Amino acid sequence: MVTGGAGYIGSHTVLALLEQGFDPFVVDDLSTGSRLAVPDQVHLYIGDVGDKDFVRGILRDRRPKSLMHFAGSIVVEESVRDPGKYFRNNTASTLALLESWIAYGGGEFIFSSTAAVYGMPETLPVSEDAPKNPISPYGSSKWMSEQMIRDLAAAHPEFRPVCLRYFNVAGADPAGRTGQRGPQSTHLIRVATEVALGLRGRMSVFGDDYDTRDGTCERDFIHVSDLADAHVAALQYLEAGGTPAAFNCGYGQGYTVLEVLAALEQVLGYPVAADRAPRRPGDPARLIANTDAIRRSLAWTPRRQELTAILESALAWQAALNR
Ligand SMILES: NC(=O)c1ccc[n+]([C@@H]2O[C@H](COP(=O)([O-])OP(=O)(O)OC[C@H]3O[C@@H](n4cnc5c(N)ncnc54)[C@H](O)[C@@H]3O)[C@@H](O)[C@H]2O)c1
Ligand SMILES: O=c1ccn([C@@H]2O[C@H](COP(=O)(O)OP(=O)(O)O[C@H]3O[C@H](CO)[C@@H](O)[C@H](O)[C@H]3O)[C@@H](O)[C@H]2O)c(=O)[nH]1
Repeated sequence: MVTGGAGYIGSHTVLALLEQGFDPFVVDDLSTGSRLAVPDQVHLYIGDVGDKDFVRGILRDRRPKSLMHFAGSIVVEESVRDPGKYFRNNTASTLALLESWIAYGGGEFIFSSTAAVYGMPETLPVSEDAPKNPISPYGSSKWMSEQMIRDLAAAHPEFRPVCLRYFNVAGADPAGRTGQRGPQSTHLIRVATEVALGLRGRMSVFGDDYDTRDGTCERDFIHVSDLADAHVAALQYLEAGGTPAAFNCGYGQGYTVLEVLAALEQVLGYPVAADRAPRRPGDPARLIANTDAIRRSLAWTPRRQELTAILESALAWQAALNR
């Protein structure tokens, strides 16, 4: 069972599950996702994961062996303006889903968490046991969910969770079957590809006075298809008897905003219109994953680590979406 499987990361993971011989179905309320992102052979149940009657009915009918929980709200800035939405749709909905899952006797559970649980990390690359000091309601809503998951796992031994903390997810399925669809994206690579393709006028580089190589923020970008493979690897880890755990999902390598734009210009062969702008509130200067744990514990081999591969797939998807 894949909640949020009609969204960006969930739809890539459904493809990875199909490729590995699993038989997924999707539960999604289509609030930001699209039915077009769900392959024809995969059943889509439309509804809210926080609705216990709805979820229990699906569990009774489908008897899933494992659950991947992607459904949630994801815009950091919106969470600052409307925290209640994030505690409701991320934390409270996750609790309702967990209670339904545990009452059903469910075992393997994989949760979409985020590097935002660390806030402004003091030590880089940041490892899983670093202090959790989220600085946005979005990050808090996910850290609260992780704490519920941890405590429920201690009380219910059959419930075996893995929390995956994603760093900066980017790119699209290299075969062009799915990608990011939302119209109002604020993510750097999505915005830059829209400018590159003439879908937006200009873009801003938020802050050039950080303590980094070139003054702009540095991030650890992970190709969404590698992230999808990490979910399959986490499922296989649990199927092999793996114990509850949290893993950072990144490559352990950072690129600054200006390095990303330079690489994009190299791929395009023409410049991307970007203006210097003040810092965006809440942005940590550097966010890089320590990836020792995921590389040690999961059978996961990233295959698309080149920034160029991420940018080319993002450009191809964006161009196809607007054709
Ligand atoms: N995109 C990123 O950079 C990023 C980074 C870290 C973590 N995450 C997490 O990964 C998960 C997936 O994110 P995404 O980028 O694919 O976002 P997305 O908006 O594309 O996907 C979320 C999906 O969940 C569905 N949904 C939302 N609330 C629901 C509800 N109550 N019931 C049923 N369905 C619901 C939406 O319709 C959508 O299809 C989220 O939990 C997000 O917090 C994303
Ligand atoms: O038009 C833009 C958009 C972004 N940036 C900068 O690019 C960097 C990356 O920003 P963005 O792509 O918005 O990602 P983050 O703010 O790093 O957050 C993403 O990555 C986090 C984990 O690292 C996740 O928790 C969040 O959900 C996800 O949005 C930041 O320094 C931004 O200031 C710009 O300069 N101009």
